[in-house]
Amino acid sequence: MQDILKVAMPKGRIYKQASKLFREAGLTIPDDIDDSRKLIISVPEARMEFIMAKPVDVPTYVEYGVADIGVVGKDVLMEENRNVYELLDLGIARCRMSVIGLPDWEPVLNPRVATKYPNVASQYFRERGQQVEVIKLNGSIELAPLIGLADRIVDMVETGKTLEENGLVEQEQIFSITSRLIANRVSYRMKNETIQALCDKLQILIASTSRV
Ligand SMILES: Nc1ncnc2c1ncn2[C@@H]1O[C@H](COP(=O)(O)OP(=O)(O)OP(=O)(O)O)[C@@H](O)[C@H]1O
Ligand SMILES: O=P(O)(O)OC[C@H]1O[C@H](OP(=O)(O)OP(=O)(O)O)[C@H](O)[C@@H]1O
Repeated sequence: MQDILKVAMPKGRIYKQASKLFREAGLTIPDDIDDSRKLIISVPEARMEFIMAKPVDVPTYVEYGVADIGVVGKDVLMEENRNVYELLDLGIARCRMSVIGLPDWEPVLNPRVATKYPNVASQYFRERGQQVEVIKLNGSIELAPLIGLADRIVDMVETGKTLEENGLVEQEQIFSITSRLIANRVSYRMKNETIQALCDKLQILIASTSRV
């Protein structure tokens, strides 16, 4: 008898791409869950249970083992630094983490840097020997340099539309981002066959569509 796999799925922009990928890999995920407000969705035919989580919380559910596996952006993995296995690069929700500022930005002593990713930002500037004051925000990060809260920001860039519309420029690229499949360390051992079978299906699909 195959194990039931508990999967932490991020609500929001990754979800549609992740569920599409899972369906293409042959998993029976009904269409009507895409617009549902249900938070726990059981799919007995696929022997899966989906836990619909806020993206930043996915590694927490997986580390604590309430989800066996999860889908999460590399940005969140780097920021949260949770004790989980990173199994697969799914090649979806592609973007990059960058340092951004106004075009006429000039270096100042101990600049303020606003970001949703304080750990990533602190580490980046520390490794470069630059002392900065990091200010944590939760969204609309691009506002910070426009209204004088911060000298620069560390945030995600995909198309560059947000930067362009707000007169900001990308100054340094920190790393590129895609979504990853992660696993709880104990689940990976206890449900190895099931998790590995899913990984294999996804890997073949990803290789054939060269998403990575
Ligand atoms: N502009 C973007 N383009 C592509 N991928 C993105 C973009 N912004 C974020 N992502 C990826 O999608 C993930 C989830 O982003 P989303 O905006 O749904 O999360 P969130 O803002 O944390 O969630 P919520 O809206 O629930 O607060 C990010 O962690 C990142 O990996
Ligand atoms: O380069 P682009 O294609 O414009 O995408 C980048 C924007 O997308 C994300 O914001 P999101 O839409 O998640 O909103 P937020 O400001 O609430 O984080 C990110 O924080 C940027 O602001």
